[in-house]
Amino acid sequence: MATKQYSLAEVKNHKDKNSTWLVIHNSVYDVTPFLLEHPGGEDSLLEEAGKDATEAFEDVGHTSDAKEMMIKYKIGELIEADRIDHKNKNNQEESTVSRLMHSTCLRCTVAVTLGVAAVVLFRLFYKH
Ligand code: HEM
Repeated sequence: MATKQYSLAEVKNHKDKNSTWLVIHNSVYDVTPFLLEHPGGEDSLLEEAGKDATEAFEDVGHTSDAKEMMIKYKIGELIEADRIDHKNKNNQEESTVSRLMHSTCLRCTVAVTLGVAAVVLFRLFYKH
């Protein structure tokens, strides 16, 4: 059977206690029956209800037990147009960091060169 596909707009219609859906890694979960059982409390789920909860879910550092448990609540996947490539998002963050590192390195080189030049000039003037 084909996996059911939902848009993010549809997921947004399920953000209260009566019907609580959330998106984790582009899969849609109906956690309504899990609200009272969730070890992290129902509030943390309700806070993310109707939204992409991938970052919140990963930030908590859920165990593999939790990841197995999720399967039970999966009802489908996001439609292609609404999917977020979280891996690429991280790559982009990494490349921003490496760009920053690169410019920091450049600044270091300029500072060191200026320092050496200052010492050389000082010595030249000091001799005269
Ligand atoms: C279907 C989705 C989810 C499942 C099946 C699930 C399951 C679990 C489980 C089994 C635990 C106990 C610790 C562990 O085994 O990792 C836990 C803890 C927790 N969860 Fe979730 N969770 C889900 C989604 C979320 C979301 C979206 C949030 C949003 C912030 C969240 C926040 C937390 C918090 C704050 C804890 C407590 C961590 C602690 O006290 O150390 N969970 N969850």
